[in-house]
This record gives sequence, structure tokens and C-alpha cells, in this order.
Amino acid sequence: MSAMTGELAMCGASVETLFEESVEPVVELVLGGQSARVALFGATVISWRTGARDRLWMSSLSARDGSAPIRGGVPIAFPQFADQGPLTLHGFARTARWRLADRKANLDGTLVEARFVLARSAIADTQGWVGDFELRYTVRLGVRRLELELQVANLGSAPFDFTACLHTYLLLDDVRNVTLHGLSGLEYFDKVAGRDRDEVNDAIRVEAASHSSGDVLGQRAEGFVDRIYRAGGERSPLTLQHAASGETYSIAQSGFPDTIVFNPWVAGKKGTKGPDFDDDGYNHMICVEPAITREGSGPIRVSPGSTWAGTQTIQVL
Ligand SMILES: O=P(O)(O)OC[C@H]1O[C@@H](O)[C@H](O)[C@@H](O)[C@@H]1O
Repeated sequence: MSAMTGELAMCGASVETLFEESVEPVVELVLGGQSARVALFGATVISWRTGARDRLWMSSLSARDGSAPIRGGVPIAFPQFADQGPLTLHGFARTARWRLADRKANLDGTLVEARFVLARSAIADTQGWVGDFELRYTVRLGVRRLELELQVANLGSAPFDFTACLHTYLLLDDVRNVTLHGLSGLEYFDKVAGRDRDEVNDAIRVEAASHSSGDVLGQRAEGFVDRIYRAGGERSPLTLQHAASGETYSIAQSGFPDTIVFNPWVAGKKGTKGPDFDDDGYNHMICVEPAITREGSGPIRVSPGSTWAGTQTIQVL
């Protein structure tokens, strides 16, 4: 046992790397009754368990061998959010192999963390993107709490701009029994309709009536929610209420100015979001994503020698 592993074990916490055949290596954080798993492929958090329940949605059809982005958990989009630029959808960080750089725990046993690093030199093809970056990602597991912190460091001599998000897929019993609160009154870009709207609802629901029925942009729009809430970060924390379990999540963000709310509805069911989306997956997930977007508050510029940081913290209240 390494010295580090010994120290962690003393306070009831552990961080171990797991290897399974045909699956990318996974780092597991354990803290008493909570755990989180992070695939080195994309530094994608693939599970978070607390109170004996899974909290993140993961498609059973997701690739896990590094051949495609992981569908579920918390993929990291960088240096491009979605299709807002010339790079492949959501950029290259979610399909790169990160390394585990550090791990530690509070001596009082209330927190365990693992830090992952992605150096530019680890990317085989940056698709012409010229920023000289290093990404640092810290996953902190607390009691009924998961904190994710992304840092973008500029190691070069020229500034660069980026957009990004933490693409958090929350697991739900039934999306129709869930309401999201805190975004009322904000303007958002409705990606499904292709235009701006104002949020008039105090409680946002994802259901067949989320959109007027019919075709929008050639897709069946009923229930399809894909929205960029401009300056959604100023409303942090949002709350997500689960009617069936009576549970509430507090979803906080810092650094990221915008907030995405996403559920593909039947577009996901029909596989148009990709063959890796479970048929009924849309019933059991909602993405609430801290983001930097061109349609929202615009790219972030990082000057040489500087580091930008953004977080998402989810707490089961
Ligand atoms: O299918 P992907 O590449 O994982 O992206 C999923 C979705 O991610 C969301 O963040 C975007 O707002 C959507 O437009 C996009 O479809």
C-alpha cells in the first residue's frame, strides 16, 4: 500500500484505479457510504452514488472502450461547446486520455478528492486549435455532495478563447415528476426552435408539452428541451425537486456564466442523438450544465500565464 493510500484509508476514504478488460481505466473515490467513479477517458465522471442511490444517468448503450464519447455521467466539453465552432461536437477533451495527478482526503473524513490533468501534448489531434493549454480537473466527493472544478491554464505566450461545459446527466425516476427552479425571468436561446425566448415559468418541467407539438427544425419537438440560459450562473444555486422521492438537489455553479438545460425526448428515443442513447433514456435524465457558450455570454479569454476556473456543485439536500 502506498503512503498516500494509507493516509486516505485512515480517514475512511480511498482513491483507487480500477482496470477491467475492454474498458478504459476508472478511478474510484470512496467516502463512507458515497462513491464516485471517473473514467480516465475524457475524465468523465461515470457514476456518483450517495444514500445507496445512483445520482448520474448513464446510457446502457454507451461506448466504454474509448471508441466514442461516453454517453452519460459528466462529459467535459472543451475547447468548444456543442457545435459552436469548427471542432468536432463538444471539442476534444471528452475523448482524450487524462492522467490522475493527485489524490487526497480531509483528515476528518468529510471529503476525498482526485485531480486529473490533460496536457496539450496528450492530444493527438487538436484539429487546428492553437491554444497552449493545460486542463486540471478536480472531483471532490463529500457527504451527499459532489463538486467538480475545471481549471484552464494558459501555458503559452498568446491568449486563447474557449467555450466549454460540464455536461452533467442527472438520473431521475421519471423526468415528468421533476421541476427545476431558479431560472425564471431569464432570457434563453432555444436551440430546438432556433430563437430567443423568455423563461416565464417558475418551475421548469420537461414533458410532452415543453414545446408546441409539430416539427421544429425538422425534428419532432414535443418535449425536446435544449436551452442556453444566458447568465444562468447568476441564479446559482438552482434547485431540482423530485416529486416521487421528495428529494431536492441544490445545483450550484461558479465561473461558468451560462446554464444549459437539455433533454432530447423522442429525438433521443429514436436514436437521432446517436445510437448510444437508451430508447427510454430521455424519461430518466435531465442535463443541467454549467457552460460558456457563444450564444450566451460568449467565449472566455485566458491570457498567457493565467488560469480560469469554474465549478459545479451538486448537493442532495
Ligand atoms: O450528443 P452530444 O454530442 O453528447 O451532445 C448532446 C447535447 O449537449 C448539449 O449540451 C447541447 O446543448 C445539445 O445541443 C447537444 O445535442
